[in-house]
Amino acid sequence: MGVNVTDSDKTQEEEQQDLPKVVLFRPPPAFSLIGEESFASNKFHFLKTYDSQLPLDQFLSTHSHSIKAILSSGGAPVNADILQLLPEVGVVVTTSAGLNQIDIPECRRRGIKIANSGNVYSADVADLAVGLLIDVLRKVSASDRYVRQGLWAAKGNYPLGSKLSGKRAGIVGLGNIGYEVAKRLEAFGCFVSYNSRKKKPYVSYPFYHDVCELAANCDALIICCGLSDETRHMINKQVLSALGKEGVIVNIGRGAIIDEKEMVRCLMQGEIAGAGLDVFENEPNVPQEFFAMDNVVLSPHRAVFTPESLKDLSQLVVGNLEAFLSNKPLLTEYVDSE
Ligand SMILES: O=CC(=O)O
Repeated sequence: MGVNVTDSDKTQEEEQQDLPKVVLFRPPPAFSLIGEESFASNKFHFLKTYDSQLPLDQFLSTHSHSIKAILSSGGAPVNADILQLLPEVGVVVTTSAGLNQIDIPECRRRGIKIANSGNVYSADVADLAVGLLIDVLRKVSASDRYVRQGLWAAKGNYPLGSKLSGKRAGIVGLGNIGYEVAKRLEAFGCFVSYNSRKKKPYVSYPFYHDVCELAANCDALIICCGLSDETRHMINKQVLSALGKEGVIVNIGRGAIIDEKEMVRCLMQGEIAGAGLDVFENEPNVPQEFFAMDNVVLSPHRAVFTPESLKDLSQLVVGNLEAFLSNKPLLTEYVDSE
């Protein structure tokens, strides 16, 4: 007489074996920041390539028929080489705001959907962009250092900063984040204009098709776009010189959107007035020249992270994966940006 194994007889491990697999190539920063358990579900099981001794291609080939989805985070590329080893994958869900690690055309070609982080980070990133701008203009961090070093008493007043209200703010990339930055700066009394791949029908801010022209017509350039072949080093010598001696740049997008060497040179030679930077070309390495510059405010790529936004992220990631696995529409399907 055969023995019937019912679901209740199965161990937790056996149950997990039966679940569709979601592969990860590196732990998303959110796992250590709010705990991996926040991303758990009884509808799927994570397979971590970084926990295996096997070479990546061997690991992926071994599990290729059970891997239905990829959970991607910044850094580890999801490219054609990886995707061709995973024929059953139908969705890439990302924990990052940026999508530059994903080969989007290859996903399109293979009919693989992409779920992005939607709006979960937009308010936090926009807040930090405005914070960096205020800090650079009003010298908040530099004045703090001055006071702590006892220089106020020893040397007298610190040089004046400049006013935010009334400034012309140029937003590069009017996606979710750029739009939140624009709304905030408008509320601070700034005159907002923008550059984007396409003019946005839902805003009345002046649109500049040419980023150089935008730079020439603003006091602060705020980089909010994603990194792509099109935007890599888009902020080059010409754009920085159009921004000019009184101009300030803020970058919360990706480091490589700005030609960093050129920006360092412009700052050293006083060709632009200051910078507020959350992202860098070669993170976590930051050009040493910045350390001595009081007109530069540095942040260690933290714009997206607050416990609140990470909690929203975990719900969104689980929601997207569960939706995909139940043939329901994704919560935040990426269609096109900016
Ligand atoms: O920069 C951070 C992100 O893209 O999530």
